[in-house]
Amino acid sequence: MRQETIIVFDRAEKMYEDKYALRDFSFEIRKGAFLTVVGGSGGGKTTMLKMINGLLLPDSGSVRVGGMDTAHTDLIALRRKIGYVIQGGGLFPHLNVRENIAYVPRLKKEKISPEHIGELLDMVALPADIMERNVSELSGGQQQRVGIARALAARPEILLMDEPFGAVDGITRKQLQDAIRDIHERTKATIVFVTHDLREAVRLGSWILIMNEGEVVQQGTPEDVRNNPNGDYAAQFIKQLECE
Ligand SMILES: Nc1ncnc2c1ncn2[C@@H]1O[C@H](COP(=O)(O)OP(=O)(O)OP(=O)(O)O)[C@@H](O)[C@H]1O
Repeated sequence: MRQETIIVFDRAEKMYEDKYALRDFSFEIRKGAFLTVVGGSGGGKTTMLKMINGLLLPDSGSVRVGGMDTAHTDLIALRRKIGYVIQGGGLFPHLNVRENIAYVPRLKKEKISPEHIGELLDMVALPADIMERNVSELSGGQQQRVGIARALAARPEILLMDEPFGAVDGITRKQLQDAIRDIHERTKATIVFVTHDLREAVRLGSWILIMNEGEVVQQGTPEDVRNNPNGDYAAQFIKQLECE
């Protein structure tokens, strides 16, 4: 049986002034995948990510999420199915941990119990007694964990993560990678994870997409991409792994 596809880019394009941020971009993401997206700076990774939750719409072509074209759908309803985690966590600095996590459920007029918040904190390996702490008192790594817990609070089908671990030290980064891998196993959410770090992409991804200048360079399993780079750009990119 063919696996279900949840996100489809069909010849999607986005231009800024005279430069393509995304060019003739066709790509499918399977439900439940852990997709890692890598590529050099300015390659279109963030643009691609923002098209999934309709923060950006294509100038031409289409993006379909769960069968709905983002250009013709209720974007608020769409975003309720999608968690979004950015570098630093993107938390509200004037709210405490509990209030940050309860923010999205509250928008949906849903109550979230302290027990459920405790469970979410446990998923990101934070103690429940951190709940009443102001987020500005937390370390960068802790803030990032709260950002993930907040994104999970609305039980998203899709989790978008843009360089989520870019600003933390190596040990914390590895712990966060372990946490997100567990979360993927437990929630079965589809994860789209943008990173500069190829090692991180290979470690986490069930499928890797290499992008350059707004286009697909190569896609495949980590082993595939690693063993069979399909051109100079991919080969050069993969070289980063050699200094392991
Ligand atoms: N709001 C904007 N206005 C003008 N140009 C933009 C805008 N957003 C992105 N771009 C351009 O579009 C291209 C793709 O940008 P994008 O942020 O998607 O790349 P990226 O791969 O995520 O890069 P990075 O890894 O540096 O974050 C770049 O050339 C960028 O300068």
